[in-house]
Amino acid sequence: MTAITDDVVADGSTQIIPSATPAAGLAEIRANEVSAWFGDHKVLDRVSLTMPAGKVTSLIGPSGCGKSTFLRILNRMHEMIPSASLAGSVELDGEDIYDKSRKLTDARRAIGMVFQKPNPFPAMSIEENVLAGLKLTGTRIDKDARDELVESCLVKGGLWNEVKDRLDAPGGGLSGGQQQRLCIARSLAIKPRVLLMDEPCSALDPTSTRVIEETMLELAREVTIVIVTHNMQQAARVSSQCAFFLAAQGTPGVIVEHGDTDAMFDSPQDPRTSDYVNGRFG
Ligand SMILES: Nc1ncnc2c1ncn2[C@@H]1O[C@H](COP(=O)(O)OP(=O)(O)OP(=O)(O)O)[C@@H](O)[C@H]1O
Repeated sequence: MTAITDDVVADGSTQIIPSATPAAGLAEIRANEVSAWFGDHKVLDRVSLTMPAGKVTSLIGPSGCGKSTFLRILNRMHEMIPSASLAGSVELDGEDIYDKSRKLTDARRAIGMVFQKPNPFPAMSIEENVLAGLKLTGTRIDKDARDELVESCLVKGGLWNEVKDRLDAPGGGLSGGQQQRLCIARSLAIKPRVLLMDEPCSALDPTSTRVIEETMLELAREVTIVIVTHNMQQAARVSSQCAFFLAAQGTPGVIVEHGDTDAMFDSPQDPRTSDYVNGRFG
């Protein structure tokens, strides 16, 4: 299959053109001493974590310990909340995404997000949904490349076989699990280097959950994945790396322990990790 690359056209927008070069390489994302506040309320304290390229990293921990806040900091969504502030840095392959010379949209483009509740544009067709991110980023694409992109994203999203004969049907007519896979396909269309997923299966039945998990494992070959999950079995099934967040009563969230998922589950170093992964609290 032909790879797709961006090119800046005369009017300043970008155009997607076929190219012989491979898709963007796998990227590591690293948080350095990240702290976060909502107003005066500090919710994360100097959290550092390296999320390796081409792997799935799970963020686990009880409700309210700052996992979603941390995830939103990784693609500069935290700063959209009026009372929110942060300290520390986030590097994508060594480049600080918060560097003042960098545009917010660059981070969003490189680091996609899939939310807890599937949020396709319900009245748009399946095809239009996949291409929606390109429109928002002012990306032009010719018909052949567009068809190819729609198919490849739906294949990667694990949805192609179910929708290939009805690409014109509204996205809102799909089941919850299919809608979530459509959202994954939509995220992939702008070729992110990292995909953040905030409890992507919590609104889905076990069968749909299993399909999304299989999709994640496939996707990790070409995009670094960071997932927030409350489901320990899911963390064990999909991730090779894991970070356990905890906020003790009245204190901001920290990472208690992180590392290989197998090691975290089989022989945790900290008794709090052991209690959490064995379901003794949270
Ligand atoms: N928009 C916001 N305004 C003010 N406080 C917020 C906001 N979002 C989150 N918080 C607070 O920040 C803290 C961390 O919340 P966050 O949602 O990041 O935790 P979490 O670990 O993802 O929780 P859950 O697992 O329940 O989703 C909590 O105390 C929460 O009340």
